[in-house]
Amino acid sequence: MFFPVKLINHQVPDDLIEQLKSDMADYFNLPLEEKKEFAQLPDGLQGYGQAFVVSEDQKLDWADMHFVVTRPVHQRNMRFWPTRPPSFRGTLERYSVEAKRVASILLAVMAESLEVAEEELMEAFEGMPQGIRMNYYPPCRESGKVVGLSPHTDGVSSLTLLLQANDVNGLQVKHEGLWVPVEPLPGAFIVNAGDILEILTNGKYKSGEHRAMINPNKERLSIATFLFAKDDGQIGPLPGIMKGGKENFITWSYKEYQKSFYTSKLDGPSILEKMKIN
Ligand SMILES: O=C(O)CCC(=O)C(=O)O
Ligand SMILES: [Fe+2]
Repeated sequence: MFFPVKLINHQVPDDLIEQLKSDMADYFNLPLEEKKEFAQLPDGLQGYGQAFVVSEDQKLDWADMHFVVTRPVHQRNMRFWPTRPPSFRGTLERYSVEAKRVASILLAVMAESLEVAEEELMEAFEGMPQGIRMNYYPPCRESGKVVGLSPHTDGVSSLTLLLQANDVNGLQVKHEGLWVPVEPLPGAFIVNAGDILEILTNGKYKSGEHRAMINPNKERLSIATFLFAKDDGQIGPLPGIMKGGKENFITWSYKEYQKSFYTSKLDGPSILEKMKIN
């Protein structure tokens, strides 16, 4: 499910957003050799590279990305934090704090609408574990023949705050079997529920399938901030939401879930599907 959230009273400072957009554009415009200093390592997820690479002979998405774990702070690996432009690390740090604050507000509002104690929902996200993925989609004349980011749901994510970082649209969500373009509202995040939220809420929030398309003439930039779940926690319907009703998902450790997610092939049923109780 995608829903635009206007951050009235919860504004992330405009200058920070602008700084992030410009730092990120400067970074992706660096020569390849410079970005390679921050390249993903084999079997690693962080750094500069491509999304969803699971085999050597797959067709790659038409995008570069850079992913860093940002929270909890002690789990950061600064080796993957870009040093150019010089302001980038500081900007990411500030943005990470703001995104955490916004995610906490959203969780509190959700707890209320789900009629579950805020503490119970927040417990699943202790430490507000967070990662930031910056996506860069180069233009492609044959844009109809490539896809920027293949259809997916945000698998290990609970909530994704998506910020389109320039004025080129490309996000589409699957709605009733059709791909529907999403036009971001100025000054608003696009908030996406991920698979983890669907499981925790026993399906009350649905994790929406989405993809990113390519523009024939212009590059596109986006920043996805993922709220993960507590590393040593269990992923399953929250008792406070179930209130004794039928569970639609089995419960699994988040560690095992992550392992399975990152080693499974892109095609085939998702972990979410495998966890469903029919
Ligand atoms: O670029 C976009 O609009 C979508 C990005 C996305 O879905 C992701 O990073 O998971
Ligand atoms: Fe996504």
